[in-house]
Amino acid sequence: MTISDRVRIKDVRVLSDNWTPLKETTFEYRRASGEWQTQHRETYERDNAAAVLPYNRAQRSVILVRQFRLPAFIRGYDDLLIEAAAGVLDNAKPEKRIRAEAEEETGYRLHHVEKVFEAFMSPGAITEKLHFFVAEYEPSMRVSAGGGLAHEGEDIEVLELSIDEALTMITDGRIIDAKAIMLLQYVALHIFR
Ligand SMILES: Nc1nc2c(ncn2[C@@H]2O[C@H](COP(=O)(O)OP(=O)(O)O[C@H]3O[C@H](CO)[C@@H](O)[C@H](O)[C@@H]3O)[C@@H](O)[C@H]2O)c(=O)[nH]1
Ligand SMILES: [Mg+2]
Repeated sequence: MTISDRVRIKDVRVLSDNWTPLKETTFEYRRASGEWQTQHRETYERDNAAAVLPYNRAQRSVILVRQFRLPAFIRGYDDLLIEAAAGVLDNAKPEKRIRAEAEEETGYRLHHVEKVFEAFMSPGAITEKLHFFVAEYEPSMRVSAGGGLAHEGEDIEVLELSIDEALTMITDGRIIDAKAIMLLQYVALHIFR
């Protein structure tokens, strides 16, 4: 199955290329009716990334992080955002990168990480595809305080919550990060049944 015969790229214009390119593409798309239609779309071309939810089956607990997110703040969210630990791949293999990112952000050195799915998080605008992992953790795996890289502006708090509390926090709006919600629902369905 391919849709490349329904798409003809006509022009790509770089609107901004500071941290990550923002481009405008002009293309023709062959509609279901067979008619070709010209469209213009902007894409923010972010690298792929990975996210992980460490869980402890016996304790019925999970590890999340909390940090300031400017886009959420601009949109009116006046608090630190509770998220699943995540980071951009920088051309590394997702499994390798997520282990390093988990340790940097949460302080836990995870052993086995299990890939559970991939998802485009904002497919109308952002190219990024996110790789999702879960991993069993033990208290003894904590090798540092975590917190992220201060010189990159990261100032991350580590949260250990019971799965029941975390699920309640989705319902009452205290957890509002898509990747955290997706991974919490995954472990509720498949791990903490
Ligand atoms: N100077 C500068 N630095 C940036 C910018 N954007 C990100 N950074 C730096 O790049 C680092 C990226 O940290 P990661 O942990 O690798 O990524 P992330 O910010 O957690 O992002 C992931 O999760 C986000 C929230 O779901 C996603 O939005 C993002 O695309 C990615 O998946 C940040 O700490 C920050 O230092 C920017 O516009 N300018
Ligand atoms: Mg991160």
